[in-house]
Amino acid sequence: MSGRKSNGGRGRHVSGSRAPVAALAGVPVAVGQVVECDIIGLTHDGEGVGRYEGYTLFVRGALPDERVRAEVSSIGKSFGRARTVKVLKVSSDRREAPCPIYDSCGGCQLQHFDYAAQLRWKRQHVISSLERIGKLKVSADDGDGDESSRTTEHSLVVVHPVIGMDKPWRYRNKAQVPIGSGEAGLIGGFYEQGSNDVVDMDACLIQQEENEALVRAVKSVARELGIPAYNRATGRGLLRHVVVRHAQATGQRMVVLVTNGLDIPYVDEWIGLIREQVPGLVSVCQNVNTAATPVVMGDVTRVLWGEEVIYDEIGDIRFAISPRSFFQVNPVQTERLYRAAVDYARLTGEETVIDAYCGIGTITLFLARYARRVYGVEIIPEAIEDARRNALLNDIRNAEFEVGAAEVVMPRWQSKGITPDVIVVDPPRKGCDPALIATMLELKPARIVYVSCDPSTLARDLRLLEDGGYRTVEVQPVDMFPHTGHVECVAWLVRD
Ligand SMILES: C[S@@+](CC[C@H](N)C(=O)[O-])C[C@H]1O[C@@H](n2cnc3c(N)ncnc32)[C@H](O)[C@@H]1O
Repeated sequence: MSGRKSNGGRGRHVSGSRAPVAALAGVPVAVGQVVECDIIGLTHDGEGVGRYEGYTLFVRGALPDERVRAEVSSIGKSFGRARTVKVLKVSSDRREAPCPIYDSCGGCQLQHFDYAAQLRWKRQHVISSLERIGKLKVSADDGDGDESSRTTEHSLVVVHPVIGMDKPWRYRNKAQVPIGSGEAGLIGGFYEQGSNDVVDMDACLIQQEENEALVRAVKSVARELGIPAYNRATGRGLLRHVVVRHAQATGQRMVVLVTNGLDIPYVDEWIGLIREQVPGLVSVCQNVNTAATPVVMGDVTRVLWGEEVIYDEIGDIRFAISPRSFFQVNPVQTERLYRAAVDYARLTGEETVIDAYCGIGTITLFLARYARRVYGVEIIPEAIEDARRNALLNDIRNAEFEVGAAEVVMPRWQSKGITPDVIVVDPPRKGCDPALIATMLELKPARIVYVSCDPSTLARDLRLLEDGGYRTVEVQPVDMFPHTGHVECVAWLVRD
């Protein structure tokens, strides 16, 4: 053991007879070295933030306020990564992770963190992103839900407590399972941490049980028929992913076989055997993906048996969902998220509303009930087909949809004289395209509602909107993904 002593946040070296030689100049640790350090925070990926000799280490499995012994796994100039070997001082928020494969699977990051503490941490993460990246002044409200505190007239952004789940398990309605080969043949489960190796898995505590049964059936039939698993190194083999969806409100299930080529041997036997084992199955589809990229789905999709969509409901609206369309994965929290978005839109029935990044028209159709006219734009053609079908299905006649990039379609609408009172955006993690923000600023809607799955890009875009004449009034975080580091937000902006 080295002669260095524990010194507050400076940490302590504990492995070897001498301090290892740093592999990088100026970096006080080397890969494989075991050190002790205090954990002072948590990253958005759920790693503990530790300091060792002034150097930042992101420590997997460590929680704030803990002191841990950790083995360094990688180093860089400004930070390194380590994994907890032993917790020396245990946080009162530490819990036993109930999932038996939690340590090797990368799907969840926070199962060892008390759920109420997860919600507090997620809110703090939103606040610090807004302050640090968005340069916004934040007031964390006390969460009493008092309407009188909902004024648009003071300059602090109110960040409400995160809306959490009463039962934060078994919530996911969709599973995307990578397929590989093991000793016993075809396997499917998850990628091992930091690698492309597939680890077999039959149970996941955040997945709805209906999905698990379907994946098990597909895998066992594929094994029985000798279907070859895709090999990511050679690009050979057939079955790449199994994607399953369960519509919670209707019980309908869909399976999509993602294959490395169009021909599937014994396809009728395969479908017949799966159907025998899975009663609620209404759709078996194939998606062809021959690209050597990690992207799950390719461009060609066809129905092998049954329906081309399954139907689910959020609130009192029914949605048709096709294989490649985006549909929120946590049905309980989705309704809460959409209600917050509709609430912030403050509609009286007279407004024109644009819903950019509308997917299959979920938020659009929620808004349509309270607006004069709504326009939805989305880049995936099948999603817009679903959106149009969904408007008819729910007898909603004041909604129009267009396929295309929002940043291209919105200026076209602008030139046609469409002037929205409210714009709702719900972009992917990378946030809004700068051209879209510029168009929003030119269109000058009275209110903007920004639904976001990434607090960093949300904060960046809020700064652009604030600089363009908008003021962020409130942010409502919603826990769509319990036990992971993710948090969804709905932000409400008014024109100053
Ligand atoms: C986070 S999802 C939101 C979908 C929908 N609002 C919902 O809640 O189901 C983002 C959507 O944006 C779409 N998208 C991505 N880039 C886009 C772009 N440049 N223009 C329009 N839509 C885009 C994606 O296909 C996806 O459906």
